[in-house]
This record gives sequence, C-alpha cells and structure tokens, in this order.
Amino acid sequence: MRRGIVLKRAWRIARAFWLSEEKWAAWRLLLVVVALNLGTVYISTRINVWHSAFYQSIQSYDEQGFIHSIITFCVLSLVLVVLRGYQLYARMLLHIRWRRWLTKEYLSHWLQGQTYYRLQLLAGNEADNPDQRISEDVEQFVQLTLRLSLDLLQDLVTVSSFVYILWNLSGVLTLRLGDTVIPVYGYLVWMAFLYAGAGTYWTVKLGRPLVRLDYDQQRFEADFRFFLSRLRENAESIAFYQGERQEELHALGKFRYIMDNFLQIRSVRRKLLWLTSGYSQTAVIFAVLVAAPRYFSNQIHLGQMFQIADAYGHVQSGFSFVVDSFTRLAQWRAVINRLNHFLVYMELVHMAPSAYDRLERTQGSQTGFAIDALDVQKPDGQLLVRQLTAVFKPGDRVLICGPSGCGKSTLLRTLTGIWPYAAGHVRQPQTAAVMFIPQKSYMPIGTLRQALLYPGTARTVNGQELVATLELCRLSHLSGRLEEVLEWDKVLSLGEQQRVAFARVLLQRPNWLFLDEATSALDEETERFMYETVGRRLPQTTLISVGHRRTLLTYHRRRLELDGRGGWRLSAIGS
Ligand SMILES: Nc1ncnc2c1ncn2[C@@H]1O[C@H](COP(=O)(O)OP(=O)(O)OP(=O)(O)O)[C@@H](O)[C@H]1O
Repeated sequence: MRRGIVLKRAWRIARAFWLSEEKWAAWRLLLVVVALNLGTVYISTRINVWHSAFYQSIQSYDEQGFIHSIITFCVLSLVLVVLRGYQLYARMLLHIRWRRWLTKEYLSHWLQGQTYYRLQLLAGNEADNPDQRISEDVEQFVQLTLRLSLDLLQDLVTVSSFVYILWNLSGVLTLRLGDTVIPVYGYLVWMAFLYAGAGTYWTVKLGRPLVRLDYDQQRFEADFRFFLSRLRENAESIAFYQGERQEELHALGKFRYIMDNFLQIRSVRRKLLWLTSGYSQTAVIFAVLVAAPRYFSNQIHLGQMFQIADAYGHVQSGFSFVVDSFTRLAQWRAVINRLNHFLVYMELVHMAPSAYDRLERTQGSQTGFAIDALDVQKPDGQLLVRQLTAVFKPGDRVLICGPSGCGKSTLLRTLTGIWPYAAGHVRQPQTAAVMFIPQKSYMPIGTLRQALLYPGTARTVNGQELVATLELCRLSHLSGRLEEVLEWDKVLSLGEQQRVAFARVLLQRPNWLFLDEATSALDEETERFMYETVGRRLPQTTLISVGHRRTLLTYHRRRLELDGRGGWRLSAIGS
C-alpha cells in the first residue's frame, strides 16, 4: 500500500470526528496538547544550554556557578515533569473522546439497516470479525494516530531546535585535499543526518515484512478467539456429540496459524532489535567521537562537548522517528487497512440495493400485504421462488410448506426485508408492525422482563400484565423471576424459549406475524393452545407460518407450497 494511500485512508477514517459536532472541543484539546509538547521541547533546549554552563563551572572550579546550575536544573526539571504530566492527561482525554465518537459512529453504521446481518451475507470473509474492528481496531487507530502524529510533530520541532544549536557549535571544519582547503559548515549536523539516515534506511528495509505479518497476526488471533467463543456458545451440543477431540484439533489448527506467523514476526523482530539497539548503543559514542576533533583542537570546552553530546542525542532521537516508530507505523497501516475495508464493505452493503437487491418495498397498501412477481434467490443465484404473486389480508392465516431446503425461511426473510437476493415488489400497509419469530428466538442478556419486552414496545406494560401473559403462555413458574439477570437462552428449555417468544407476540401485538417453525419444540397440545391464544387475542393479526408438522394445517386457512426449484402453489386448506 503506497504511503499516500495510507494517509488518504487515515484521513478518511479520522476526518469525520475532526469535522463533527465535537470538533471545537477536540481542536481546543489538540491545541493544548501541542502547546504542552512545544513547551517540553523548549525546556529540553534550556537543559541543553544548561549542560554547557554546568560542566564549565566544574571545569573552572566555580562553586557559585555550580550551585546556581544545580538550582536551575531543579527548576527546569520540575517544569518539565509537570508539563509532561499535563501533556499525558490532555492527550488521554483527547484519546477517549475520539474513541467514544468513533465507536459510536462505527456501531451505528454497523447496526443501521441490518448491516451486521447483510455484511456476512455479502462480504463473507472480507469484513471478518467486526467485533474486533469496533473494539480493538478503533482503539488502536486512535492511540496510534495520536501517538504517531504528535511524536512526529515533537520530533520535527526537536530536530529543528537542536540542529540550530548543533550548527552553532559546529563552527567550521577544514578539510584539506592536497593544497585545497575546503571549509565544512555545520559538520556536526551533517554527521547526525548521515547516521540517522542510514539507521532509518536499514530499519525500513528490514522491517517492511512486519506490515503484513502484524496484519495477519491480529486476524489469526481474532479467528482463534471467535472459534473459542463459538465453542462456548455451543457447549451443550458439542458435549452431546462428545466432539471435544474434534474441537481441540480444530482449535489447535487455528492456533497453528498464530504460531507460524508469530515465528516469522520473531525473526524479523530479532533482526530489527539487533539493528535498533546496536544503533542506539553506538549513538552515545558516535556523538563524542564526532565532537572530539574540535575539543582536542581547543575550539570548544568540556561543557560544550557535553552540550554537543546531549544535542546529538536529541537530533538522533528526533530523526530516528521512523526507527522508533517502525512497528507502530506497521501496526497503524494494518489497522487503517482493516478499518478502511470494514468501512468500504459497510458502505457497499448500504448501497446493496443497486447491486443485488432489486426488491421494491412500498408502504400504503389498502388490501394487506401484497406480493407481486417476487423472485427469491440463493447467494449463488439459484432461484428458490419464481414470480410469486399473492395478497395476505389482515387476519389471514397462511402456512408455507415444502421439502427441507426449498426456501421457506428464505421467503420469510425476504418478506421481512433482511434477505437481499430478491427482485419484485412488496407492498405493505402503512402501519404494519411486523414481527418475526424464528425457531430459536434471541434472548438478550439481562432480566427476564427485558427478554419479554425485547426489543421494546410502544406502549407501557406493567408487571401485572407481564405475569398474566406468562400465565397465558404456560410459564407461570417464571413469574417470580422477572428481575433476574441471566443468560436466559442457557437456562430455559427450547420449548420455554418458544413460549417466551409467544409471550412477546401477545405483549407487542404485531399486525403481521411470521413464525418460522416457532412451535417445533412444543408438544402438539401446547402448540394448539398457543396458536388458538394468538388467534383469540390478536384476531386482526396476519399469521404466516413455516413448518413441517401436519397439525399446523388446522390453524391456517391457506397453504403456500414451494418446490425449491422456483415453483409454488397457493391453495385453500382442505382443497
Ligand atoms: N446465508 C446463506 N448463505 C448461503 N445459502 C443459504 C443461506 N441461507 C440459506 N441458504 C440456502 O438457501 C436454501 C434455502 O434455505 P432455507 O433455510 O430457506 O430452507 P428451508 O426451506 O427453510 O429449510 P428447512 O425446512 O430445512 O428449514 C438452502 O439450500 C440453504 O442452504
């Protein structure tokens, strides 16, 4: 990835915050951090000048000067320490504000328009582990951007200030080539440039593979983490199958990627460390060696010699920005790459209608749910339903049936608007409140009350109504546990969870209810009771169910049969 592109992408991710409603506070804070940065550089230059006076007072046995130097040093050090403390404080405040803003932005982008669902359908592995992107990558982006940009600024100012000092201390070095005398101005500066330039060149050369390796490492770590959390989620099924060995092999297989990549990182890092530590070790002696000719020819005194060594250290550390920040720069590029990918794919999903989704949805139908010439496909383009045309009137009861895999659930997904591989026209009533109940309903982590009201109702529901609804759904044994916080999907049986889903229906009273094998875990008598209760309590609600059981025919008036090759037949039950 070219440098210009990295910076463009970084700006693309960053700009929204710096131009957002929080921009003034952010810029103010940034100004404070920069001012404190410059303050610390200024104090460092004062300490540098102090070196000269201090060692000079020692060399000339000047006791007064010595004491004065010690006091000056204490004052300068105190100011430096205080400035650094405030600098860190302001920087961390800016960091957390920026991260909060960016997290909110990514989160709402991801949750908006069911992007989190469509992303896995449309982007596959290209936008893997969105959780890692929103938590770790956003944090790393903010941290690294602030660190690298502020360090760069500080280093630029440091280098300029100390180059000025070094230039003045360099005097004129005379080189003799035969009879010709060549004056060299600022030789200390040129030597520092040469030394730092060589170090930077070799570090970039050696460390380049780290960009890809760091990127892969984070990807493999996230994959491994995801695998383990999936294992935890499916603990019961795996325990029934006694699939531990299989899971262990799979997990170790995933870990192998981490390990192989890590070993590659290790050998690059070892070479880099040899280079960078050798580089900083020799830097100390290099400065003294370079200044020595002027000292031994009596052109500078001992204090200036120390001042040069100190200034040299500053110029080199400023120059070696790339050396010090190499791994950080590599991580930064990797993070930008990942966040940018994520952003691009989320935008693609938002724009998806033009590419894949040719289903037109309009509101305001007078007749009910009107489906016109609806085609439903699999992601690979295979047609599941061809040119379906039907009208579901308020209070209608339709059962969708057909062999396993023929596209029943996918048709429901299309009607509720989350399946993007469809074409045709769906018109729904203006006030349609739609509810979709899958075989295994989502149970949020929280109280049972929250699970019952998920994702929230427009009307207020009091405790009495909740208890009565639980009783109606044959869940009265749970009425005393409304405020318990649990992972309810782990505690309740599948049948109980299906009855909680029915309780949600009764509490939220949708106009359109889609049930996808929502009673598969109930005995036939309870299934009958639940359907009859919904029919009695919500007579105007249109019910569209998917299921295999023959008993379901009793609770529906029409049947829509799919054959999985595009064919369909809508008929009255009993005909
Ligand atoms: N996310 C997906 N990616 C790729 N293919 C999918 C996806 N979801 C469903 N399919 C495919 O679409 C086809 C229809 O699936 P669907 O779940 O709608 O079948 P179904 O009729 O409800 O099956 P069952 O009765 O077994 O529940 C299947 O071949 C399935 O593999």
